[in-house]
Amino acid sequence: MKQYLDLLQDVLDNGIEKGDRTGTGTRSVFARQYRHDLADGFPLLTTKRLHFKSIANELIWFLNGDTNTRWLKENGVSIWDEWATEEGDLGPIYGAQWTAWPTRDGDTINQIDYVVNCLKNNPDSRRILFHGWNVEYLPDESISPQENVKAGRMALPPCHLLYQFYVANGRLSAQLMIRSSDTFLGLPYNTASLALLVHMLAQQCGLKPGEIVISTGDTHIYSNHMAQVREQLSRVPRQLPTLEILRRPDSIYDYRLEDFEIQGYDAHSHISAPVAV
Ligand SMILES: Nc1nc(=O)c2c([nH]1)NC[C@@H]1CN(c3ccc(C(=O)N[C@@H](CCC(=O)O)C(=O)O)cc3)CN21
Ligand SMILES: O=c1ccn([C@H]2C[C@H](O)[C@@H](COP(=O)(O)O)O2)c(=O)[nH]1
Repeated sequence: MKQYLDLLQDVLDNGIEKGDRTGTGTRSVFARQYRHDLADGFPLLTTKRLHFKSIANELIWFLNGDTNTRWLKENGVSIWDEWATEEGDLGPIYGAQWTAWPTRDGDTINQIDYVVNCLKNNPDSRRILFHGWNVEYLPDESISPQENVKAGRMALPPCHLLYQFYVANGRLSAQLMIRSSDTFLGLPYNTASLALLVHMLAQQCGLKPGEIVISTGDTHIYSNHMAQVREQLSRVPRQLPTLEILRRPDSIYDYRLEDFEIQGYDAHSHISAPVAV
């Protein structure tokens, strides 16, 4: 993932110091893009060890339409805890909008069903996408995530916003728009998660994984991640691992962590960093 390291270097070289909602301070650039061909391996960073378990379980949790941290915690994932209420609620975040977008007649629309249906029956469509930016439920930035949840709003507005798919020569590609990208902590997760979703959708729809393209809006390094970023940039990337899916579940909603096997993951040691809340 040299592209990822180049992006970190770009933010260091060209970034502007800015304040941000969390009060941490960032260095940021605007609007960048990188791509990775999934035929070249699974994009799990090798310059620091990542918890694939957190990434895969979070995606399974989104696809289940779950917006409470209970199931994540039971499955050893704590990455959403800081934004949840005491009961574990996060409001109508990703899972709700992806699988149960509320309609004015009180019903819901499952955008994932729509995408699977398009990929199977109308793969040339230029409308194969889903997104989470439901303006009615966006949080009020002046109050806390928990207060927003109690008011029926999202704890945080979606960062990974718009997922668009493209089929050509039997290969499934995807582009993801991330409006705000925590390049040290969030982006490695978002990249691997997109790749995993493409592998899963491709398997369900009889396609091969193609390319992933990630477009980031406010592309930042938090001021308390600088030493970690420099450490990471001093490391030499190794060969990427591969992903094997051990069974073909009945639907996109039936995957479990045990279905995924990451093979040949030879990563440098983990680098911990505080998450900005
Ligand atoms: N500031 C910020 N950055 C994010 O990336 C982020 C948010 N907030 N809020 C919502 C979600 C939660 N996400 C997170 C939150 C924490 C980690 C994190 O601390 N990762 C650690 C390991 C933690 C673990 O897997 O248990 C890491 O070193 O990657 C990663 C993604 C992504 N999102
Ligand atoms: O999937 C995710 C979720 C969140 N982030 C980061 C991006 C920002 O650093 C914060 C969100 O704060 P906002 O003020 O709402 O932009 O979380 C990410 O990189 N990836």
